[in-house]
Amino acid sequence: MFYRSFIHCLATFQLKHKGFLTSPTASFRFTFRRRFSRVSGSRKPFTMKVDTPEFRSLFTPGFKILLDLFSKHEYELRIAGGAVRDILSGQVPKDVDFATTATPDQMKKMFTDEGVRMINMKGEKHGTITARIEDENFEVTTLRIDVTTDGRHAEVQFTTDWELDANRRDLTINSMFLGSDGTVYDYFGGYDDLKVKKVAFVGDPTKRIQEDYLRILRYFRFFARISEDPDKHDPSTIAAIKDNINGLERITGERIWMELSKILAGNFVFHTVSKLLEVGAAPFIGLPAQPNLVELQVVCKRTEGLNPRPVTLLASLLASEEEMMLLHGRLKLSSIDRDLGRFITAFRNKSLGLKDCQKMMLRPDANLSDTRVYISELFKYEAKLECLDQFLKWEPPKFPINGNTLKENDVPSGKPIGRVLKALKNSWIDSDFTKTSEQLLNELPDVMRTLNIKPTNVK
Ligand SMILES: Nc1ccn([C@@H]2O[C@H](COP(=O)(O)OP(=O)(O)OP(=O)(O)O)[C@@H](O)[C@H]2O)c(=O)n1
Ligand SMILES: [Mg+2]
Repeated sequence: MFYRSFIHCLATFQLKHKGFLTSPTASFRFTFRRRFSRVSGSRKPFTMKVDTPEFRSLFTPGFKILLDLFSKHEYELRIAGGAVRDILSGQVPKDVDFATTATPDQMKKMFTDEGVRMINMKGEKHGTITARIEDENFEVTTLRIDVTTDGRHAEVQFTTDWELDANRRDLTINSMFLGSDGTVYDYFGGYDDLKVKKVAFVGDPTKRIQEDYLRILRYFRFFARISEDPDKHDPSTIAAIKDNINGLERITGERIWMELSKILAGNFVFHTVSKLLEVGAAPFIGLPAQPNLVELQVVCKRTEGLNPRPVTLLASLLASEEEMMLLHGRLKLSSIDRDLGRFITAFRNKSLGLKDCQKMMLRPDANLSDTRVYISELFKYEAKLECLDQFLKWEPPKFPINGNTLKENDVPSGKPIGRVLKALKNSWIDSDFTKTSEQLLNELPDVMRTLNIKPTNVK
């Protein structure tokens, strides 16, 4: 630990000599290397080879073309960060990020010269160019350091030094590179940490956190993902998190939710959320002062194996629909997640049965597919497994009347048809979907009278 912090401080100190990174002259670079090596022994990363099915699965036709391009133009290209972690853990990564010694301008020239389309140029400022090859997107980012950070965004400078890029990353397990020949380059002990299932920041945790406070949540997400013991946190890491917890206030709701939702979909949800609350995160991520941990524990247990949506678990922490709306104000949830949270906080413990829910789903104002999600999640939340099973198998009956039938029966076109349809549909639902078209049409005169709508055949 001391060794790593020391290396990290040293590298950072050296970087403060302005000019080194933008256009490193050979002699300056040499000096840097010598100075660095004299103190630290060697700058060589730990290396090893992988040749696993997960690694081989990356070699799609598009990836092979990308590799050939970089090699033809003599730029180095390596897989970086999370994907290396996943491959070394025996998982096929969901997304693969690449790092390169080429600058964004060099990449743009190379791709343009080679007729490769580039998309989504938003990342260029931070060094990322996205190439589209064989219907695949390849995000390639120039090696860089973050020169100034405000806890959310970074001003970056490009470099060709792999260690410096590793050095700016959050966790040791996320700081490795992997070459196309299977060589893993590990500067900060990420491989060892992965082996012993340890989550540690690269260098000084306080500094890493202050560069981007979202890393607090990333720490917990990866802890839950790789640790075997839900409580075995490193006390100094937790202390640094506690000291900086209010920095989460500066992170946008969308980014917080991106991480928090993954925490809620991961392992040890109860332990991880408890720890998050213990370090004081609640007020900065939109949770009430006293979240209901007892209910969370119960709901986590009940929903084991049911794959609940993150909001379903989150709702258990909240006392009311109002608290749900306050949380939404902070996290800016999608409308389906917001309404799911409202639905659960409003209807849990109301003893809604299968029939009530089926009726609710077909009500004219309900959005069929969204309401189906809300009801399934409510049954999961309450562990009503029989109801859930039957509800998922249920084919909603078809309402036997449509607008044309009403037109043929003298209901004026436009809004009146909608109003009458709604009233008849409610009547059909109240009959447990048993009323026939004929029975409903018999009710038409009464319905129209109540709604004050004149039939078209009456002048
Ligand atoms: N706040 C952050 C976010 C990302 N990274 C670095 O950027 C890499 C890629 O980030 P991202 O794709 O967001 O996360 P992954 O670690 O790849 O995790 P996931 O599997 O969720 O994609 C990380 O591995 C890490 O090296 C970082 O240092 N600090
Ligand atoms: Mg990733």
